[in-house]
Amino acid sequence: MGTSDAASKDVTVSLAEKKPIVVFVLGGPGSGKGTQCANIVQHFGYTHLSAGDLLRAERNSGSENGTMIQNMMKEGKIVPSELTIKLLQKAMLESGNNKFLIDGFPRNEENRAAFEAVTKIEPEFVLFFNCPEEELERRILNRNQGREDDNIETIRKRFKVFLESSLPVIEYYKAKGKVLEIDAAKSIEEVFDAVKVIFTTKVEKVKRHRCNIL
Ligand SMILES: Nc1ncnc2c1ncn2[C@@H]1O[C@H](COP(=O)(O)OP(=O)(O)O)[C@@H](O)[C@H]1O
Ligand SMILES: Nc1ccn([C@@H]2O[C@H](COP(=O)(O)OP(=O)(O)O)[C@@H](O)[C@H]2O)c(=O)n1
Ligand SMILES: [Mg+2]
Repeated sequence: MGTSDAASKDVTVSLAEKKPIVVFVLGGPGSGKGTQCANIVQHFGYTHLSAGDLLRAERNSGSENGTMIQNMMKEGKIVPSELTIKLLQKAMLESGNNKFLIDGFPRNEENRAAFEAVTKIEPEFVLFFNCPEEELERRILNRNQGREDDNIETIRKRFKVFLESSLPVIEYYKAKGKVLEIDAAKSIEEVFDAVKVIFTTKVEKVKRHRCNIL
């Protein structure tokens, strides 16, 4: 085993020992994942990890993977999970927290299966922000964060990837009874009201279950 294999095994073992609580936050591009995660962090003490933000930071750091990340994002394609999982694991360990909102991941079957196989972490539940495509397009075109993938050509590619690759992941978790779906076409405040109900009921239940109080 090489040094880097040994190091990544150490990360995996340390993380598993922490028994982290993980909530996957999924939904089409522009559905409000980042916006609502910021709200959840304020109210419920989670650490927000956006896979897209971690990949952008890695690209901007001058890493050897920068060009690959840039090219994949421009095409709306999903970066190989090995890199994304490594970034997520590192961020989880460095956070000092053990409650995580993992936003925009898993985005395809490869992401999902690899995360499960590598980390052995099962999400407590999956929050799915459901929103029609016309509204997603409107929001992204008004987002103004200077993202190179927020142009109409890349947006259409990202929608296609969402429908073909990400929705099947949501279906996978639906079949396991893990998906909590929210109508994300409503206002930011209304969506957060629905999110709050979920986090106050579901998360309290998880806590009691973990302490054998149920
Ligand atoms: N419920 C909402 N109604 C209207 N605009 C929203 C809503 N939620 C988020 N937005 C706006 O839409 C854009 C995309 O939101 P964002 O949280 O970045 O979505 P995602 O992370 O899912 O791509 C942002 O400009 C945000 O301010
Ligand atoms: N699990 C992930 C998440 C994002 N990404 C890449 O990062 C891009 C932007 O993801 P994001 O989550 O920041 O995008 P939004 O859904 O927030 O609009 C995606 O279109 C992919 O190219 C990825 O490759 N793998
Ligand atoms: Mg986002």
